[in-house]
Amino acid sequence: MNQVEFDHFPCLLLVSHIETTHLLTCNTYAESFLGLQSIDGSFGINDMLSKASLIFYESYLKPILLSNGMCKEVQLTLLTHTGERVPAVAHITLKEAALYWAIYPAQERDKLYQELVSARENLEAKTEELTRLTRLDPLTSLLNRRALTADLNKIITLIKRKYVPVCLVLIDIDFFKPINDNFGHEYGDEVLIKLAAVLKGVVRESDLVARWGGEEFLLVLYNANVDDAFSYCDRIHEAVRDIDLPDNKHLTVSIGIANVKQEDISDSEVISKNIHVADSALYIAKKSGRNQTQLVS
Ligand SMILES: Nc1nc2c(ncn2[C@@H]2O[C@H](COP(=O)(O)OP(=O)(O)OP(=O)(O)O)[C@@H](O)[C@H]2O)c(=O)[nH]1
Repeated sequence: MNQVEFDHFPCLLLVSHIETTHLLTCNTYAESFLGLQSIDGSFGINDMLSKASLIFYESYLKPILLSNGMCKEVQLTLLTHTGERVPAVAHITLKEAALYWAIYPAQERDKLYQELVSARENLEAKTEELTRLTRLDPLTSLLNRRALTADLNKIITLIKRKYVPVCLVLIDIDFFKPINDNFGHEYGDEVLIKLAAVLKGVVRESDLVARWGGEEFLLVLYNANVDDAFSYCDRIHEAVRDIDLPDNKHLTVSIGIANVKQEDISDSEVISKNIHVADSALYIAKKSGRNQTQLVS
């Protein structure tokens, strides 16, 4: 190949001596990339490779070249004449004592790869956030009905293997309609948010708290028997009293408890049956004058 054709290649083409490492010849692309004025034997491949790439070349590439005569798609870091580090892909062949290098700078490919990696990370974070949001009630940020049911199913599966007492606690605000009617729907929303905070504050990490419906909340108390559930509910009644209403009245709630019994766990309807039990207990609490907890066993 004559010199003119050699210079038309849009990549670094160079020949070096395998032992002395000196550059024997190169095309003009390589000359300008490496900032070479002339090839006088003073420039070696160690001048164009980063420290890490040079170690890689000496300890890994050179032995392969000596045994196989060729290395393909080798990732290296080049040093330009301005000291810039440029990722590159090289193909190298050994012929007699000369190494023939074809090197393609790969900045764009690396940039694209980085962009792809960060786009994927972004997408994963957004998917995670979306999954989280689909589980939450937008007003109170508590679990929504569907998420609680899914989580409760997992708890039931768990306690089928090794029984742990679990109580369902259904909470309903007393006279919420007049609160909305007298102080406005937005004020009603504020009350729901305050009650959600109270419920979150009362339970443990291992418990579940959900907005079950409009002004109805459901707690799943894990590893809690009926006595424990009653003392949780006492704390709820007490904390709810601190939520003042504009007419100098205080908020109150009615509560129904259901205790998930060991003998019922294998029933495929165990969740809906116990929610029904908690609902019946709540109904009794409302009928008995509200602002109280009832249990149907
Ligand atoms: N502000 C607000 N109100 C809601 C929301 N969801 C449901 N409600 C209201 O909750 C009220 C529930 O009223 P009722 O079922 O009559 O119950 P109550 O007035 O609390 O009466 P008792 O439960 O018998 O003590 C209705 O006025 C609904 O409009 C909500 O997201 N925000």
